[in-house]
Amino acid sequence: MTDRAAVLAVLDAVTDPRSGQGLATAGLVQGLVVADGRAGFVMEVPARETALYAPVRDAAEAALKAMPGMERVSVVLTAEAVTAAPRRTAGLSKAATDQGRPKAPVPTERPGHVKRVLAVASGKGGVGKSTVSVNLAAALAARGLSVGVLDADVYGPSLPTMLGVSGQPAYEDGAMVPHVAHGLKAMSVGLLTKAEDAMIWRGPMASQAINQMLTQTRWGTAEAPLDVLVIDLPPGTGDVQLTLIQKTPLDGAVIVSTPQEVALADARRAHTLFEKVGVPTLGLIENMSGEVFGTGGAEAEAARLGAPYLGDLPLDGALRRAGDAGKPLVADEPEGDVARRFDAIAARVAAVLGL
Ligand SMILES: Nc1ncnc2c1ncn2[C@@H]1O[C@H](COP(=O)(O)OP(=O)(O)OP(=O)(O)O)[C@@H](O)[C@H]1O
Repeated sequence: MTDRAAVLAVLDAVTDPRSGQGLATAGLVQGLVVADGRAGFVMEVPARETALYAPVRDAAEAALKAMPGMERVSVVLTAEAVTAAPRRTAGLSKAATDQGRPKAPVPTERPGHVKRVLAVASGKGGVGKSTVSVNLAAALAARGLSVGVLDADVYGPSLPTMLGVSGQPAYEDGAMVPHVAHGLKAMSVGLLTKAEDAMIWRGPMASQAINQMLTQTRWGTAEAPLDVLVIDLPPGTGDVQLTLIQKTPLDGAVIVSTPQEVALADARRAHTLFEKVGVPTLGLIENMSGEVFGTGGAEAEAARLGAPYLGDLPLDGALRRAGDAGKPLVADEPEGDVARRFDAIAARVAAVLGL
């Protein structure tokens, strides 16, 4: 068993290079989660000091991993936005400050040099949201647009696998430099921490990490802005998703569903969530359409919701294998049936977004 006090003591034995104090005493342990052999926290430092603190993060992780019974450890180093509120608020109890910074709202900032931000959502997990995100991104790129993909699925980041990218992004002048794969700029919470560790994050930490990836990544430059950033949202319609879409400046959303009624009911909830925050649903996509799960459910649902229907994608082994192999099928077989379907969806999305 690992308890909180023991974890804080271990972290206090790691020195903050700026203040010379232990990390906990220096206030660098935020949003600490300790549960059943797992521990994680966020270490937020000024953007220009992320390089200085990278070894400190590694030392904190190593120290936690060395604790008896500790199985999973995640220390996320995030760069403090220049405009962010002061890190600690005087007068709050230790217990309250330990909850991290969620009480100070994460600023809604548009990412720099990004023309449009598109969310890909699903009410339900496992319906193919990530598959649609990367292939839709690839289809938009094939139309000559510059495209980025942000994997915000903190509960199961799959972008590194689906695009075949790995390794922490480089930092340059306080910004993260996205990996480029298959012509797409890519950033994933899975590149910043181990995929399984993100599972222990609570909503506010997830929001904060996503905001960071959104605004602190060099998606585009003044000379070469990014046309569209595709965000793969975490599945579901709970508080985490609501917070995220409230705090992310979205120009529109597409909702992925399978044809079954259970998935459609969740797609409906996702649509309602976007309506609530004033983000237009650009349309529903039916994935895994065909003999096994049936067909036409999403189109009928779109009609009921008064939302556009963008098209269907078949249940297709090649689509799955390509994803597992780190190559979006659209990029791998640009002349195939699946690529044609994605191209039709991309054309509609681009038109609605004015791209
Ligand atoms: N049309 C399809 N045909 C065959 N397999 C598919 C199709 N769409 C997705 N898959 C496969 O289904 C699995 C789940 O897909 P994916 O990871 O894209 O879903 P998701 O909705 O993002 O899941 P999660 O909610 O867990 O993040 C993957 O193995 C993927 O390759």
